[in-house]
Amino acid sequence: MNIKQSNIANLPTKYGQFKIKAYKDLDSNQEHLAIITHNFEQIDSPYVRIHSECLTGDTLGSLKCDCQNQLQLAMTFIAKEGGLIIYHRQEGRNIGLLNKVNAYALQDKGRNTIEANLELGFKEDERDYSIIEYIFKDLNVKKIKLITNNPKKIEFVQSIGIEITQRVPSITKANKYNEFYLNTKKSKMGHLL
Ligand SMILES: Nc1nc2c(ncn2[C@@H]2O[C@H](COP(=O)(O)OP(=O)(O)OP(=O)(O)O)[C@@H](O)[C@H]2O)c(=O)[nH]1
Ligand SMILES: [Zn+2]
Repeated sequence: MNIKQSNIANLPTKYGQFKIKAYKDLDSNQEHLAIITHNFEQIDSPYVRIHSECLTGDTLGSLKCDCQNQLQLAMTFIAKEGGLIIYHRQEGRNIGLLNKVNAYALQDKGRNTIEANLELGFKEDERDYSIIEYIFKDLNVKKIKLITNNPKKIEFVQSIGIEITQRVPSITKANKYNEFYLNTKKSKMGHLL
């Protein structure tokens, strides 16, 4: 991997105090973030959230998914308990923003989230987690408490030799716009919901 790293800076947020470090993957041109509490190095098995970028949810507050609620929940919890949020910038399960909007247009016509990806010529999930391994090595992470419902994230973390001492669910309240999406994740993508 060909990665450029930033220096570490302070990041005060409305959720609490963090430090932030950026990683630029010079092959894909994707820029990712590690958002770290100040006591991170002292914690034996810190809480970790690998948050997949969702501009429509995280920033615009879209109700079509649970992303903004999950991010806010994780930042609030980790600010208090100590740990790390990796903001993994692979928008739309790594099909990119433009393609995700096209997938949403197909969902307006009745396709589910998987069918829409397939119809556009993508796999149901195109995410690649190799940068996560790089960031864990850089931050000297050996064992974690992972906040996720996604079995693929659990499998990946275990496959790179990181011990998961606890799996913490990331459950938020459903609404009438994301109910179908959450059901598809549960019944067709194996999410632990
Ligand atoms: N292609 C596509 N991507 C989507 C859609 N809805 C959300 N996403 C993207 O999916 C990613 C979030 O995936 P989720 O399945 O919600 O959750 P997860 O990250 O796999 O699992 P958790 O760790 O439990 O949150 C983000 O990158 C979103 O941009 C959709 O309908 N189509
Ligand atoms: Zn989302």
